[in-house]
Amino acid sequence: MDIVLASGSPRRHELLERAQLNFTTLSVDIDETPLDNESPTDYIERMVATKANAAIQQLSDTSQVNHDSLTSPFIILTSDTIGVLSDGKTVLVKPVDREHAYSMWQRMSDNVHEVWTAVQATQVQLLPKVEQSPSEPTRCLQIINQQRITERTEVAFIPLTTQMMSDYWDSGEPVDKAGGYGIQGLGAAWVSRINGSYTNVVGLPLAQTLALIKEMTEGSMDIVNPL
Ligand SMILES: Cc1cn([C@H]2C[C@H](O)[C@@H](COP(=O)(O)OP(=O)(O)OP(=O)(O)O)O2)c(=O)[nH]c1=O
Repeated sequence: MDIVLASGSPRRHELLERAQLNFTTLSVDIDETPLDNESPTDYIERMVATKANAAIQQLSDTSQVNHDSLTSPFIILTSDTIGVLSDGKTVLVKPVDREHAYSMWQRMSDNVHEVWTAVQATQVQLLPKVEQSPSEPTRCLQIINQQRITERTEVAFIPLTTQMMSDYWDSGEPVDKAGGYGIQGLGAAWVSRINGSYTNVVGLPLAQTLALIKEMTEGSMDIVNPL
């Protein structure tokens, strides 16, 4: 069954490529601002669902995106990664500026936080094309199955100094990463220990994602699990 990875994250692309699966990609752009008092669970579930809806919207509009080679039904994968502080309530997203990054890092310093990644697999089928007008070719996608997993990994940070934070921010690495660090990059130097899936921290829990795809396709896909 065809898979569309609806993600602009190069880390997610690389991780899924490691499974030797054929898939196409699509970038979705949504507002990722947490709502007031939104719990980590509510936030992350809202994010993967909103990303899936945005992908369906794009795939429905053939004037914007052409995925004619997709065979119906197919699976849309969406994913979201956040940090959660040890209070269990505070969500760590991508830093909007240096001050925001420092405020997250001060609370992560010499402390343990969790990284959560949610993955939603949305199975859709193509319904016959509706011709609205020649300039608006549209196709209709219907959701036939939807499943979601959330994987959690514990991450411990060493004590951080202001100099370390300043140098790290200046490296440019933190800006597009939840909690403002990349365990796969320079951020690895801040991590003293992890408990759980490493690929989950990088943005896509690979073994669990493959299991989800396999379950949704009722085992019909021959997935090479490289782990
Ligand atoms: C904690 C951590 C996060 N990250 C990344 C994974 C995600 O790409 C990013 C969190 O932002 P997300 O909103 O989950 O993803 P994204 O905006 O990069 O991509 P898309 O929504 O298009 O799928 O943080 C790392 O690369 N390394 C890390 O150690």
